Amino acid sequence: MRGIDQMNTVEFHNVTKSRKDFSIKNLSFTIPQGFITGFIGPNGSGKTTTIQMMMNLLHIDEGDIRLFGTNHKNQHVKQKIGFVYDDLYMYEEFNIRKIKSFIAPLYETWNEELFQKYLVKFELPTGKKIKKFSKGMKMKCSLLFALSHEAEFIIMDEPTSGLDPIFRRELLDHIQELMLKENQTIFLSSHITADLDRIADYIIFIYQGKIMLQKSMEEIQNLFYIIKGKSDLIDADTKELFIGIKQTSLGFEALFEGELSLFDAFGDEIVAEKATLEDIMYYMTRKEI
Ligand SMILES: Nc1ncnc2c1ncn2[C@@H]1O[C@H](COP(=O)(O)OP(=O)(O)OP(=O)(O)O)[C@@H](O)[C@H]1O
Repeated sequence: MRGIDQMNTVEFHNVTKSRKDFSIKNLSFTIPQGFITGFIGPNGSGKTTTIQMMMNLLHIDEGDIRLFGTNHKNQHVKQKIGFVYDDLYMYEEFNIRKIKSFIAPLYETWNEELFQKYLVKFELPTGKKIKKFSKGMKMKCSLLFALSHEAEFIIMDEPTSGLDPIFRRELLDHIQELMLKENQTIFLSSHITADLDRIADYIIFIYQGKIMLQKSMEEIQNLFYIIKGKSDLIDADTKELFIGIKQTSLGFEALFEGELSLFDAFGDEIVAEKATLEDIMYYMTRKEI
């Protein structure tokens, strides 16, 4: 768990941004240093927009973004960030050797030893053109460069989407190992919540440009439950207890946040299971109950 003196790598304070048909109002959250923070939300919730604002690729209307304790527009902090993505369109005609020849000099912190280490670990060919790489290889290639300039903060936008389950797992293992060995801060956006159930320490959940939840995985695992029971248990009072309810052929299923002892009086009439991130996302964004 975080200590009192824990640093935040990123802080958003009341950030506001209007796009054509979409707006973010008073967005505030923190990314703690030295952990994996998962950023979840359905399609179009504002994940990429948030990352673009963080990277100063998109202008903010109001508010303040702090990176490593300074303003996010500070060019120097860019050196500490590794942005990992699978679209290496600028480099399609190049191979890894060529990319390195112009990326390495851009970074004061370039570490050739690390580059060689991860090149072997990720089993990437140095002479093959990037356009001949698979999606997973492109993702690994992007991660290779981020690690080689000793990025202290790695941002990954949907790193596992479109990867087969084996490759996905392998990539997640690499990410987890990095966090443990190199004490890196990792921010990983995904709508594949099962990946984050496995590796995230903290979760930030965004929906329609608003933060719905920011908690440690430990808190989430101790606080959120799926409650199942017969439909006749649901009345105006019990309905109030739940975040979202679904009727099934067997009865009801609902998301509950809080102390399970509240249901002691129901005995065997209800069943409680720990909720997954997918359950939480599903019930928190459900329109009707
Ligand atoms: N360049 C743009 N100009 C105007 N609106 C945009 C632009 N890019 C995205 N949007 C809008 O901003 C909203 C949020 O999109 P964003 O890409 O941030 O969501 P996301 O959570 O990353 O979604 P996904 O999981 O589908 O990638 C969407 O309604 C989208 O239509």
